[in-house]
Amino acid sequence: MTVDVRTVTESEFPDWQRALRTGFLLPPVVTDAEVADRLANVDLARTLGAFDGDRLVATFRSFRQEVSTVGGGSLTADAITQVTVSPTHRRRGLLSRMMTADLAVARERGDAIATLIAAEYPIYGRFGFGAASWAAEWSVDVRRTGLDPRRSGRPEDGGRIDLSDAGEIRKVGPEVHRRLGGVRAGVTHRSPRDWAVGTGLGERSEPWKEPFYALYRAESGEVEGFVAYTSDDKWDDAKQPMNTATVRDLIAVTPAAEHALWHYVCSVDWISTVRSGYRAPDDPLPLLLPDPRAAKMLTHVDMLWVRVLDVVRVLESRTYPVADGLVLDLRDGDGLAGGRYRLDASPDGVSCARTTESADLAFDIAELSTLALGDESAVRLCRLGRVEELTAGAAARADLLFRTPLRPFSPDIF
Ligand SMILES: CC(=O)SCCNC(=O)CCNC(=O)[C@H](O)C(C)(C)COP(=O)(O)OP(=O)(O)OC[C@H]1O[C@@H](n2cnc3c(N)ncnc32)[C@H](O)[C@@H]1OP(=O)(O)O
Repeated sequence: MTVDVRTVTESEFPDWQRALRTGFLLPPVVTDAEVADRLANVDLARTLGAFDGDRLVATFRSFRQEVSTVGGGSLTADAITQVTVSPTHRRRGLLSRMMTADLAVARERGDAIATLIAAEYPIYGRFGFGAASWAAEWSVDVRRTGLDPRRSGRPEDGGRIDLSDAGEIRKVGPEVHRRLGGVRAGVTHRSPRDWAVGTGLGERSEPWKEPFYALYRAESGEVEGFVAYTSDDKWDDAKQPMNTATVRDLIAVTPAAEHALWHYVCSVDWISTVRSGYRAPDDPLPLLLPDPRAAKMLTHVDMLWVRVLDVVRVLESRTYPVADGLVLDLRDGDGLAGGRYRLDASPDGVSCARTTESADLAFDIAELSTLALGDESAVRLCRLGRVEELTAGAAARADLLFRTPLRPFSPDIF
């Protein structure tokens, strides 16, 4: 029997939820309340399933997302999530069919990119996705930081740290998060539902642990950052406090806020270890500590994957620090965005259009995804054989054009 790939109906949605949980190795049970809550927040026209007879054997969903680009602009993305194929039906092309269908519709709709967070690195490169940002996580040995705990909560710049709560974070957080997109590229927007779920509201299958919240206010009174962290209430046999604070969310839009919030969370009595949660790999955390070796890197991993669907929009939506022109020859096995493009960029503006001129660089569309938000080096990709340099020196010129002082990063997983 052939397997059908199509959108799911409301009555099929409980099965879709169970199939999703099975694919993610979570207990395959959902309550009616959870189904109703999820249903209210998905677009069924963008929710795909694969059906073997009346058995739902694969799930795939997409939604509209805004992603910050270099210079503070934004790109509309086809955000892909909840991709599973039943263990009985894997490696038979079902993901390929769902992905091909979704990307074609996204291209048609005019989305500039598709985005996702990959469960495993090898899955999505074949569909033209490239790792556009990376994440790091640190474990901080609080007793070795050298930070002065007497300054915690009383920043030296006239700002202040105040304890807060979920209600206040839902009010002030969205504006702080919105400003983050002006600081780094690759920030994916948070919807009102993301704020609700991220602060403990809504139906959930796993138990919720209420975090502690703190805000940083500049001397002017403006909120420039906040942190949410939990603690595990651990003591050793000698009655020494051995708590680990786990940072769930730390958004700071000024260096002062970043400094003050890390100082605060790394100076709370009873906390001996701080786990930073996922941060940009160039997060200043280690260097904010008088002894940076107190911060041990635990994780360095690919985070946001991007698939360029519209080369002109992607390249014209960002800023460039120098003036130069390059011709890029882009291969796209799926026929969505390939071709030869001339990019003319300067700090004053940019234009990008198809051309027949000879190319300076040739590479797969997936490599453009790793370069476009400023994270990767064309020179490095050249040395790996992933970018072909057709004009001597073109890769180094591409780096001067594309790379950014701060690496792209999104604190959000979707
Ligand atoms: C955005 C997200 O939601 S990330 C979450 C992804 N989901 C999971 O990881 C859950 C567990 N895994 C699964 O459900 C499935 O294995 C999926 C979704 C990863 C892949 O679905 P499938 O239908 O098996 O993929 P499909 O048959 O289309 O494979 C296409 C190609 O990718 C390869 N591939 C598929 N999955 C993997 C993998 N996990 N690792 C490496 N290669 C893979 C296949 O071998 C195949 O290669 P080929 O064309 O050279 O033969």
